[in-house]
Amino acid sequence: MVVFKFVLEKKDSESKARIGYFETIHGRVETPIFMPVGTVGSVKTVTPHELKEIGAQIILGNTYHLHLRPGDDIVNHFGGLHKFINWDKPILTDSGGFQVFSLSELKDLTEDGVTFRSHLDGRKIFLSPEKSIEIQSNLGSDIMMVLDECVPYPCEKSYVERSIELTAMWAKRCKEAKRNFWQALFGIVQGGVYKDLRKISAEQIVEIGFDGYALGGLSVGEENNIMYEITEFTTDYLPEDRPRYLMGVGTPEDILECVERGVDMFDCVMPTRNARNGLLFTSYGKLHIKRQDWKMSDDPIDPHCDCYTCKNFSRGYLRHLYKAGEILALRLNTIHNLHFYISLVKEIRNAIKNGCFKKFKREKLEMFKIGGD
Ligand SMILES: CC1(C)O[C@@H]2[C@@H](CO[C@@]3(CNc4nc5cc6c(=O)[nH]c(N)nc6cc5[nH]4)OC(C)(C)O[C@@H]23)O1
Ligand SMILES: [Zn+2]
Repeated sequence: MVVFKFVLEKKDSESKARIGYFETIHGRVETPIFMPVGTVGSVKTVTPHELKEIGAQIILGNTYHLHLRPGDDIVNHFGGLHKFINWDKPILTDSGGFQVFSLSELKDLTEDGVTFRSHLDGRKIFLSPEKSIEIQSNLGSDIMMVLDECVPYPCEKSYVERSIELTAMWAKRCKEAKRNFWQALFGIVQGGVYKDLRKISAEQIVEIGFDGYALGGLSVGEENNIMYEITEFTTDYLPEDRPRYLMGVGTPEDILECVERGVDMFDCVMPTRNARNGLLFTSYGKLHIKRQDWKMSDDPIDPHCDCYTCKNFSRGYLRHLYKAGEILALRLNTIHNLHFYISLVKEIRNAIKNGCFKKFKREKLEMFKIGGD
């Protein structure tokens, strides 16, 4: 029985942009979509209630972090991640592979799986395709990701060639290990920045067959134009009737560029991480709240924004809170930045629906440049 269903509603006539939606047992998610990152079971500094007010439809959790702390068995004891964190809409969990490569001291990588030391206490941990699916089953996420090998950038082509074979074998084992019919499973295409290897990897992963397909191995330090080129190339080899998810991306500009190239789903720590560093996104570009310029400013962060922060507080006050190291600064900044990203993708959906996405994108990118960096 298939629960996960993606409906492609409209394709843009001038680009590969499209609008659609998918449904899980926890509800409907419209695409293109931005997914706030809640790595260890919380989108940092904001509550599930505030996330709903902002308009979040789906959030991310992470297998690696939740397995290490508090433990997926503990989360399962509480009835799974939705109950544990009190979020009743969809959740997508990453498989843990990428975090092993980017966070922990890699001990050993074999065909069977990867052994690493926990970045928390140095404990030796083994992660295999089967183990990753077991953890994600315990977490009870609506969408699971396969365990893959995300190669670094840059990376020797000969290594990437071998790596996509491992990634395809692991993807197959993940699909075979899947237990709960109500959990969707997305495949992940690798291949580094080599188009011929991206084509092979896409064909291998599509051949196995998944509910959706992610582009992995990007947003790992490569230049933007390479990320756009690989995205443009790879989406042509993915089925139109399944969602495409570009992992770890990105800036507002990246989202506009990659929607145009056929991507439906995005996640990035940028809105939340930058908020905590006082870097705010506005219609006219980025704003550093700690700047002297805002000391006496009674303006909202963004005059076009109707988020709770912009409706209630001035730049002068937000600057004061930030300089004073107040926790409220982190919360109000995060509410605004997440609202900015979620509103951006909502406007993108409307622009595609109204057949004016290219014009919308051009105007948005122009406006982002006005305010400088
Ligand atoms: C953009 C920004 C701000 O996001 C930060 C930091 C560095 O990039 C990020 C985001 N990029 C990113 N690429 C990914 C690729 C894969 C992948 O190939 N496989 C799987 N399973 N998961 C992935 C998750 C990914 N996240 O990756 C970490 C290291 C999580 O921090 C993020 O720069
Ligand atoms: Zn705002």
